[in-house]
Amino acid sequence: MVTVIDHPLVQHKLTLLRRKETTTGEFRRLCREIALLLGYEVLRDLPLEPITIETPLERMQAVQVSGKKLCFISVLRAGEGILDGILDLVPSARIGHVGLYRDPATHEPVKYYFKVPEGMAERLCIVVDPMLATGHSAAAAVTMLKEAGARRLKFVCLLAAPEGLAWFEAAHPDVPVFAAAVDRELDDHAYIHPGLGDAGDRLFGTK
Ligand SMILES: O=P(O)(O)OC[C@H]1O[C@H](OP(=O)(O)OP(=O)(O)O)[C@H](O)[C@@H]1O
Ligand SMILES: O=c1cc[nH]c(=O)[nH]1
Ligand SMILES: [Mg+2]
Repeated sequence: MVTVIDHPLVQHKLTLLRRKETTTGEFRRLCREIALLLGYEVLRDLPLEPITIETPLERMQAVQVSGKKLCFISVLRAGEGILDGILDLVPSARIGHVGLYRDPATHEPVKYYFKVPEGMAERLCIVVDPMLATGHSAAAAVTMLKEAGARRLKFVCLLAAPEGLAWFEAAHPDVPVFAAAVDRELDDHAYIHPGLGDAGDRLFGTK
């Protein structure tokens, strides 16, 4: 199931992000800002528990987020562009990394790194990667996380392609996807159109 976050600020910033004139510095800043806005919606249903506190004036029953700390998972490299923004919301969250790159010929993900915190079964895992194209990287990352014990996961991206969403949902029907937009289609190189180009290269200035 995909939820498109159609907040006007998300959509305005996404337009700026897509433009080919947008510089590396601006691209990075916009990713961070959009990630914060997406994160706000994605974490809307975090459970709360009561806590008694004292204000300077009196004792009161307040609330706090309950349960073990959240875990954010960045799918390297481009996930790093989203991680910063969502961390602004929950600075104490635990962080895991899944290193994947797409083989240019087959478009299949190749794994090169995996490191996640302890206690994955008790944590809500928010997996972040700006692009869900064929959906194979997202599905592979979630498979690895489930093998590491994760039970409750959400996937957050900026752009998704319809083909990739179908693939991901078939592989992981229990994992909801949140996106800023669902674009038209993939091209022969499995790039999203109209898209924003190569997210990793635009974030890091590698092309
Ligand atoms: O849905 P898919 O077809 O699998 O494609 C999406 C993947 O491609 C991009 O990463 P890339 O392989 O370019 O690596 P990078 O983040 O290191 O640039 C993107 O960040 C996703 O991880
Ligand atoms: O359009 C795409 C597809 C995969 N990865 C990207 O960075 N962009
Ligand atoms: Mg890339």
